[in-house]
Amino acid sequence: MNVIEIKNLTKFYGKARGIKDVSFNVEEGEIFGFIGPNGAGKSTTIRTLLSLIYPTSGSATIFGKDCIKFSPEIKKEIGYLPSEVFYYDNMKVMDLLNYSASFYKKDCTQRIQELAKRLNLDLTKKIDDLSLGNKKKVGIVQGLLHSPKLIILDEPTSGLDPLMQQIFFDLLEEENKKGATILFSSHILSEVQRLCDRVAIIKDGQIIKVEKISTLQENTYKKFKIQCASKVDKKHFDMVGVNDLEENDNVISFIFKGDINTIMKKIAEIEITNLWVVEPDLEEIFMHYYEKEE
Ligand SMILES: Nc1ncnc2c1ncn2[C@@H]1O[C@H](COP(=O)(O)OP(=O)(O)OP(=O)(O)O)[C@@H](O)[C@H]1O
Repeated sequence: MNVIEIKNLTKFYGKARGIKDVSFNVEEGEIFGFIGPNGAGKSTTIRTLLSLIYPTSGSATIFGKDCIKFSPEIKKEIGYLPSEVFYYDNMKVMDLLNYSASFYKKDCTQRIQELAKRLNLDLTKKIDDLSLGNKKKVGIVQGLLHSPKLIILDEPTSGLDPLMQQIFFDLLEEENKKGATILFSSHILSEVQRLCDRVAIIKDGQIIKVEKISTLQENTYKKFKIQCASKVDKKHFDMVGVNDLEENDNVISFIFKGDINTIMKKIAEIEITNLWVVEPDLEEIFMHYYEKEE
């Protein structure tokens, strides 16, 4: 079952492009990454899903219901962490969280205490006295306190130190194991790689790829570096699938895409002293996609 279905969603801010024809689905129980550079349209998509802004055209459903028409009902089952959090500064953290909890028809007291303890958040402090990172933690507790079925996170890690990020990721994985579906927007590739099952890549307001993280990594090129026993003419590797061929001090390097057996046979024809085969990291894969589409 799809928890989120987005169909040809388009949003123009006056004449300015927000998003164009965005379509993708998020299945129940998955952690879905939404990745793209600044200004690509991640927040616009998310804010439309939450009916904080209205689409110019297209539609989206959450739990099978139109996200604009049924917004109040749907929101009860969603935990949302916006990219920037703003609060009434002179409230105490506990009062703010109790106020947030009052929107849901369940007792969230125990969960608030648990989350605050895990995140090392002082509930007795005034919001005004909190650092940026601690304000972010308040947002996280707000997003998770009602054990939502769908968690939507817009660039959630900014302001969190590495240790806190780890605790936060652990929390998300626990919620996911309990059944929550997660939509996670980010421009940080390593965190998407670490957490997500599938990913939608957005650029200039348009989706350029929806793919499993594992497939993205499998179906791309590999980087070869070969140390040869003696000088080898680099033309030896001038063949289909080989790119960026370079030779330096008996070391030949290139990028290879294609059947791995063909390149292994070619390597076996020469005397080598060492060989490195490196998978590109996600960053390189995404750069490749962005360049290809230009
Ligand atoms: N209120 C607005 N008025 C006019 N243009 C807007 C508005 N909000 C967003 N935009 C434009 O829409 C496009 C998409 O912005 P959006 O904030 O959705 O991107 P994003 O992927 O979330 O980027 P970031 O990571 O920088 O938040 C950008 O070109 C942006 O300038």
